[in-house]
Amino acid sequence: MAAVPHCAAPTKSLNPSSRCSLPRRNHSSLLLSRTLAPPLPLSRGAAINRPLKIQAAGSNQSLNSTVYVDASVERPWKTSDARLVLEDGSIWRAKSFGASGTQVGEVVFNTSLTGYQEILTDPSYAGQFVLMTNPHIGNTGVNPGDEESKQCFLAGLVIRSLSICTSNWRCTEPLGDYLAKRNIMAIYDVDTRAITRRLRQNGSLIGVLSTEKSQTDDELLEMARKWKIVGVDLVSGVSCSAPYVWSEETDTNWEFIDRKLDDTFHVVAYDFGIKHNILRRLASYGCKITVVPSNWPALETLKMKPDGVFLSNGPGDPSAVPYAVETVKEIVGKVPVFGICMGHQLLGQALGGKTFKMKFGHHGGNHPVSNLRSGRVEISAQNHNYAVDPATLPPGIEVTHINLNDNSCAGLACSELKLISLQYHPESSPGPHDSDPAFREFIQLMRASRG
Ligand SMILES: NC(=O)CC[C@H](N)C(=O)O
Repeated sequence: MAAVPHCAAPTKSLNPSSRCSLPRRNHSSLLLSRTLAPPLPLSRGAAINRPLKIQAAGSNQSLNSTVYVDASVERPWKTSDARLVLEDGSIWRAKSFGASGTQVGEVVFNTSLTGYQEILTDPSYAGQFVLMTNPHIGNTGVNPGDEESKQCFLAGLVIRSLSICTSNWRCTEPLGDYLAKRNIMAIYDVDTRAITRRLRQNGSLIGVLSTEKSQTDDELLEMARKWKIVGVDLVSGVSCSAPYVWSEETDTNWEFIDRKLDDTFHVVAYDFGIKHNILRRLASYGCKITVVPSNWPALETLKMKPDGVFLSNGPGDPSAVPYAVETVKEIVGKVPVFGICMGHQLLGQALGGKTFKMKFGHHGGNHPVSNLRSGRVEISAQNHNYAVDPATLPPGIEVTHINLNDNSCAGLACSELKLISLQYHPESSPGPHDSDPAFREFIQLMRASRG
């Protein structure tokens, strides 16, 4: 029998309209004969309603029987139907799942071994294709409890091998169906390792993913080369449109801290693309949270008399949202502030520092960070392409954490201004929980500020 590519999910069995009238005793020969018959047409569109002569195995005689193959007959496995065209001119053929069409975005690689659903629903990936370096994706399906936001904002998913089945007690849906419903494009059977090496060597690249045959390679390449992500405000597309209250804590089955502290704190959380697990962790530590849109005026926030202000993660270039930097400037020093990722970058800029685009960023659940204050190394979850340049920060701002892969700034603090920030994700989801105590630090800042 013809070899089925090892990671291809069979999509369709042979078309029932194919007719064969071989005698029953030749059944096993029939299977063999079919593979010996002339290859079926590759093109789905080309109508060939012509009879094929079938020859029994081990026989020179043509059997007097006919197989009709109509235009819709396909191979019983999927063949390449998509192209990922990178701005460097490389073209990667792949098999599509999820939505079809043409989509442009920046390709980044993520080294997490688990948690693809949380990654897919992290709003900070807006405008980006996430390429998972873990070669086997889809085996746990998806479930309602692992959503990090209400929507998938990313441009698409690039993986090596799509699991042919799901096996997890929490699974409610296979990955492909989930992505198709959300209109997110995805490809598999592509050399993710080779693309990752290219990104590491040359830096992040813009790519266009297409399942449309009408688009030429040159057209897709031009689209990739014309598209820009630097300087674009992606935050306004993912933020909430009106304030709301969040009270859900981490489910008790998953909780790993001792009972929360007795006192409660009112936190105003700026939604630049906030992840649900940040809100759950704040709630578990005893915070009453009002989530506000990214353009919520600082004055309105201060009128609410919060115990602290949280600045969330969010997609894209921090320099593209100067209105948010202005808001942060008006808040800093008045109430305790905690920033995560985009929040950390906005804080850095509000303090007078500069941010810059990294070569390929940090995306994954296995980044070692040195906590300079505790002397401990935390294995952290990260997702960012920009970083704060610590040399541009004014005196009095302490660099508290360093990413040990490249010594970049991973955390800031200033006790006088009552602020802390991390360039990575203490809420994990997905990722290790080593940095969860950062939430407790924020609580302590707020308690100390109450006096
Ligand atoms: N997770 C985030 O907040 C990402 C921050 C920013 N968009 C970056 O890519 O650097």
